Amino acid sequence: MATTLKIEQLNYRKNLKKILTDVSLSLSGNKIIGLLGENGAGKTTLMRLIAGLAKNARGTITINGDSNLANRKSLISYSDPLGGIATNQRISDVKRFYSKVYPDFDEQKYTQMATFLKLDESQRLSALSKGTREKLVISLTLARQTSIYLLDEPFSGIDSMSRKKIINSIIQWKPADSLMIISDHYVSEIAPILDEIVIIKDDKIAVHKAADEIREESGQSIEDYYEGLYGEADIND
Ligand SMILES: Nc1ncnc2c1ncn2[C@@H]1O[C@H](COP(=O)(O)OP(=O)(O)OP(=O)(O)O)[C@@H](O)[C@H]1O
Repeated sequence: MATTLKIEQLNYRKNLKKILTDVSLSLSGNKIIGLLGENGAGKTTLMRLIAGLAKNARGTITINGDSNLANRKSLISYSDPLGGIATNQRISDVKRFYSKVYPDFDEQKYTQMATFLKLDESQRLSALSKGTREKLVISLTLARQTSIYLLDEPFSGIDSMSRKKIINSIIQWKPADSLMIISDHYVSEIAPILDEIVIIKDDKIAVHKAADEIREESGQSIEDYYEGLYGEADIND
């Protein structure tokens, strides 16, 4: 069954500052959604709220009509930056940990991705470059078999050649019927694999449209449309 993620009237503040206001969004699976917005727009916050990692928001988040937090968490694989894992652990230890903690972790799939991305199992986390660490996070996140994948700026430290390889492979790594949300600043590079675009601006959802609809209606690339949306505001401010 295709997954439906529904967010209704979500409001979130941090230290009295409005981060997200009246966010309502309905996303239905087998799709890849691009979550776009400038630095500080609230992309990470929205993903953390969906994943149940950020708390004390007003509003509701349901997956297939269910708002229970534990059920929601079990259906979501979030690209956790591994902050809670000791840096002296080796990649093989982290893989074992994931395998133990997540019953849906597919070791065979992990190994395929890790081999493709040339991860060395014996390396310790402390010795990994930023890009290699991100490759590990992508492999761990996508090796779980869940309904929703949240990839928060997964490619920021990865070299352009590997980035293209990963973006081209994501469609085959993504399980059928799952919903994937990717936030990224490399808009032109990820645009070809995106089905829908969600843009956050001024703490609200400014746009939620099919990528093809944007191209047809505006006659622009996703990147130009996105930059135009932010540019317009600057001119009018
Ligand atoms: N722990 C925190 N305390 C206070 N404000 C915070 C905290 N974390 C985030 N914020 C604020 O929340 C807003 C949204 O931040 P968020 O990280 O969600 O943005 P983002 O769109 O993911 O940005 P980027 O593209 O730079 O990663 C920003 O204004 C940020 O300053």
